Amino acid sequence: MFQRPVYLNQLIQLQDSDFIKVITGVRRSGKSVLLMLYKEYLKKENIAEDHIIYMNFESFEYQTITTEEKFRQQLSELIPKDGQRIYLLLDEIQAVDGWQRVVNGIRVSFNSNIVITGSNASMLSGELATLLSGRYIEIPIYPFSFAEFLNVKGIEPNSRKVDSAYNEYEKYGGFPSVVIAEESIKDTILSGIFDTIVLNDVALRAGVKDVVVLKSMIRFLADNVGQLVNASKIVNTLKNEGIETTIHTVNRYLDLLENGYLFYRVKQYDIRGREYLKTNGKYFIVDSGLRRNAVGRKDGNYSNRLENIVYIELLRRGYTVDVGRLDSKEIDFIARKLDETLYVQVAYELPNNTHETDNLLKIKDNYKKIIITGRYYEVEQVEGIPIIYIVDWLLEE
Ligand SMILES: Nc1ncnc2c1ncn2[C@@H]1O[C@H](COP(=O)(O)OP(=O)(O)OP(=O)(O)O)[C@@H](O)[C@H]1O
Repeated sequence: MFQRPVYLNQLIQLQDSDFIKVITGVRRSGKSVLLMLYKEYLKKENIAEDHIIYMNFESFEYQTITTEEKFRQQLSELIPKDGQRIYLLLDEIQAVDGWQRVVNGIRVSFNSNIVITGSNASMLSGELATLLSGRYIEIPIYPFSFAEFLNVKGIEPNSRKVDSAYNEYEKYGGFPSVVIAEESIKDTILSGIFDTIVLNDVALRAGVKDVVVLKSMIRFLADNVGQLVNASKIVNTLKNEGIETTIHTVNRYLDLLENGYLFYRVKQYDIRGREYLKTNGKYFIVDSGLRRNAVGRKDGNYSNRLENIVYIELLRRGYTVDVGRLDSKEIDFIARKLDETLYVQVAYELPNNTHETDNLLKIKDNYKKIIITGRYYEVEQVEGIPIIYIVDWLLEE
């Protein structure tokens, strides 16, 4: 297994805090493996084995624990009562009804470090989740970044192979099991991941019997990543394909797709008015391999795909990201983290006119502004704005 220091270090840094750590992310992104890596770390730190309680609710051993009572009983048998800190690692906890009450009870009653995983945001909303509100820290995880991808492939960041590695990353994405697979089976693995999310997580939850609308909607969103989209536009597009649906249904599915961390909705922020616009948002998909899979393996618009990769990488780096508006101009991303703000424009090619720089130069504040390009240019800056080739940007520390 490949170490994922970015995430493992977060777990280690937080391990003395009382907050419950919740590892969230799309299916197959590596949540269970991260939990196992943390368990190995604890063992190396000489934490007594009986004080590390690991339960995977998808495993044969714990599959029958689906109720609060059974879960509580099992835990009371496993927890040593010597007052020493216990490390409770709970994988796919959402399988247990009422788990929030039990986990909160442990948090209150025992000297404990609790780490849980889940692949659906709904586990953190709803009535019971209020028991945990303000008492947990989310550690969002994503498929491999490009830097992780190179590491897994054993490619040095300054080697000649980096550009072709980027092409592969762009095509098949960063799901760990896809990255390590032979090329001939990558598409099959991606289809499997796609079906798990769509059929099990979304369709089953929503009670969708006919998945035609859902699948067509996903195809539309994947084909239009980075474009302004709203529910009525989706309804009309599907209608043109002969598929009838309603705004209500589309909105419900959009929520489910976001809850499953498959798509992210990005709101538009009016920089001058300092407010969010209540208009259309843009959708981005969690992984470029899944995008290609969802649209029937067509390539689609390169600039939008590039924007998608930048967006997910900004999330990975811990930014909150909006699309910016300044009068009639658009700023691709406003990325914020604590007191830092970064304005990002993404362009496949540097145009001869100064369109990309114009938009950024209109923003009259001193925060950092960059242009990320899909092609390599010798120029380092235009009108004081750094021009950074996507591959270099993805590999920045
Ligand atoms: N760090 C890693 N190194 C190598 N392979 C990995 C790593 N993380 C994940 N994988 C591969 O990806 C697969 C999926 O990982 P994992 O089961 O941890 O994902 P998950 O997010 O828990 O998935 P789900 O939500 O569907 O349960 C693993 O079976 C493994 O093959």
